[in-house]
Amino acid sequence: MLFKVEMDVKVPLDYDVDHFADLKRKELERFQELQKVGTWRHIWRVVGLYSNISIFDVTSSSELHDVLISLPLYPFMEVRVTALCRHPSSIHDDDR
Ligand SMILES: O=C(O)CC1=CCC(=O)O1
Repeated sequence: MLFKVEMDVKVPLDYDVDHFADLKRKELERFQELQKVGTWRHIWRVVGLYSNISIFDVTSSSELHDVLISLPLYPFMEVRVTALCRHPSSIHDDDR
């Protein structure tokens, strides 16, 4: 199952810089793991914002929920999820 996930990262201005750098390093590690196994299929930066638009490939909405709340930066994110399904005109086999 494919989902579009929009993530806005919102960091309080007075948050400890070193602690946040550590969370970003952990987020990168988790992101790379999920990308390697194909769960986090695509990511784009939203120009001018600390936001991304991503495509996740998971077996269920529960799996997506568990993945999202496991992200180190999750406590600082506003997340919007959109379920996707194959377009009947698509020529691609892997977009379902
Ligand atoms: O930078 C972001 O948008 C948050 C994030 C997602 C994966 C990652 O490494 O950082």
